[in-house]
Amino acid sequence: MASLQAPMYAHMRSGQNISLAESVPPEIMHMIDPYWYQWPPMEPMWFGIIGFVITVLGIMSLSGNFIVMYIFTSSKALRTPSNMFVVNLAFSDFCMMFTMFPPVVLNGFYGTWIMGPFMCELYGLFGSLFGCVSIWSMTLIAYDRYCVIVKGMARKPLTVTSAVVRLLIVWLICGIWALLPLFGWNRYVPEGNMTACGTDYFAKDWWNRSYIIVYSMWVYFTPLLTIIFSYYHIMKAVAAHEKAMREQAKKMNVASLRNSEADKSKAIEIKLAKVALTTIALWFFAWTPYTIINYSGIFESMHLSPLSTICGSVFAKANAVCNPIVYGLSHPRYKLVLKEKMPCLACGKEEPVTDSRTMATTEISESAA
Ligand SMILES: CC1=C(/C=C/C(C)=C/C=C\C(C)=C\C=O)C(C)(C)CCC1
Repeated sequence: MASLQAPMYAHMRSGQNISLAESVPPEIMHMIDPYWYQWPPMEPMWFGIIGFVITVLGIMSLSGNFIVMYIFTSSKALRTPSNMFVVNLAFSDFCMMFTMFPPVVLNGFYGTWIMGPFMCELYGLFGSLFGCVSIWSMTLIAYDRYCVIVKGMARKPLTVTSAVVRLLIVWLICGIWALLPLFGWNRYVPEGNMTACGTDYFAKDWWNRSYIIVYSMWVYFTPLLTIIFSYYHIMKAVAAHEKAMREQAKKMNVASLRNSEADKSKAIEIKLAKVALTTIALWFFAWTPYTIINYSGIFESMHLSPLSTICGSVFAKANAVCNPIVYGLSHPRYKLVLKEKMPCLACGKEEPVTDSRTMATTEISESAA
């Protein structure tokens, strides 16, 4: 690690005209891609802005995900096999911010990566691991909802054992993928303004390029297709169910099958649509810029600036803030328990947990949350 003197921003260190790449301490110089030599060090103001943004995101994510874990594990009603995926997502997002935000702030304070090569590799490994586990937790949640809503009674119910097995498989595979750059398939190197580390997307040989392509198949395209598949069928099933209800009511010559049921089902449908769209959109929004950066690097299709790359990396981390809000706060029972245990944090309209409709609908409303 570089000696911890008072922060010296790169361009102040050795006079003028040094590049961004030359701003890093000598022990990590070998990890810097020649691409970064064409850039001057970033304006100190940007380190302050990025540090402030990541601190706000970090505090929100750590507290939000801690509350989600606490609420979901402390309430018996919420300790279901399906909710293990939600807790796992919160845990992974918590770890993501716990390991990512202090280094970005510390290195930002010094204006470059001061934590040495090993910590850079560890930082990249954690970013990759928790990013991967979060994405796959969301995929498991989406697929579980698909099973509950679309397959309904025909499905094999999710047990604690099968939930644990799925989660262990996800952690194992993501762990292997995150470790591979440490064993020579690509590598973790400083990126952007040199205050974060990620995969070496400027590597020119196909051995290293192939890691990003194959890894993105596992960590981006497969979850994306699974989520789209799941929610497409969920929306179709809900729409078909509502249509059948309306037709049945028409046959019986009543406005609706049961008083206020139409309203309830509409609310559930809208809620499902909102949760589905929000989940997919947030996942997309957060990781797509970082994926584009990685692809632009390997295919040399875009001139990546230090600012755009560090923003892409921070934006991906921002996903760890959104998930507790989307998955946690839209859960009717979660809201009730939150109101009971932390009344000052409870917000939004209270929703009935047990409704007067069929069991299947109850499952829909629970799964939607
Ligand atoms: C997780 C995704 C990808 C890979 C990300 C990696 C290798 C991240 C490493 C480090 C950090 C710190 C990231 C910070 O945000 C792809 C390959 C880019 C595809 C999308 C998902």
